Amino acid sequence: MMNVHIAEKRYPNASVPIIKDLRFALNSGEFVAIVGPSGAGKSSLLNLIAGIDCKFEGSIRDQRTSLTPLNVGMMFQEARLMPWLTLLENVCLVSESQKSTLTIQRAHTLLNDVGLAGLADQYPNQLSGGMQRRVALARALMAEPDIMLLDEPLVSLDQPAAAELRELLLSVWQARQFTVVYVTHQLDEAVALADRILFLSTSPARVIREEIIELPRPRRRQDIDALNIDLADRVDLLNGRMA
Ligand SMILES: Nc1ncnc2c1ncn2[C@@H]1O[C@H](COP(=O)(O)OP(=O)(O)OP(=O)(O)O)[C@@H](O)[C@H]1O
Repeated sequence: MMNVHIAEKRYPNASVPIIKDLRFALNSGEFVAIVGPSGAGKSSLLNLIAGIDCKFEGSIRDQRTSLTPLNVGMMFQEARLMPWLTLLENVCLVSESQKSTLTIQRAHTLLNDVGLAGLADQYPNQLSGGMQRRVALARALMAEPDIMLLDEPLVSLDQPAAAELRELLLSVWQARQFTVVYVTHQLDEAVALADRILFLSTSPARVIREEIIELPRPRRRQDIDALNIDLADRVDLLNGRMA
């Protein structure tokens, strides 16, 4: 379990904090979605959890007894691939021993796992947006993550590509059982995927509501839609407050 408490996050020269008194716990292996208004500070929060940004007041504590640091995988709104590298090289890039046989074998396996077998020697610009995100997923998996931080990974994909990637994310998570923090604007996406949804206020962000999603998996579209409507009635997402 991990306890997140951001007492305050303020960017330099900003007159007001972007996050204030935001708390939640993450259970190991849980899929948690974070839904909140635009500009609330969701990406900033992921950067704090990832340890990319350490400048905040508060604490993010992993309760495991093991002293090994958590492995973190991240996926962003864009695939962020290096266009001059092949898919295989892009996936290997995050490894400390990029050229080792073991790394290369593992990258091939991961490309296979995300449905890109046989495309290892292609370049990113030869692929569709959805396929590029799959490469980004394979790259994130390279770290053998204990926790995966996903920042709107389906945004700007067309509907079929988004649906495919959503299913892939679910199956990868179910097979590997890492903890997921999934940021999205889309409530129905959160309902389709998450065990629990945390709703954020407008900036300074704090958790205004928590909802456990008890729908059995695989989830049926009509159940997702019904719960989505019900939740949307109770939470004013746009303005980050209770409706
Ligand atoms: N490095 C930075 N320095 C200064 N201000 C920043 C920095 N990063 C983000 N901000 C500001 O913090 C605010 C929140 O940004 P953030 O990207 O965390 O929100 P968000 O909820 O993820 O937004 P969106 O939903 O639009 O993706 C924005 O107003 C942004 O300008």
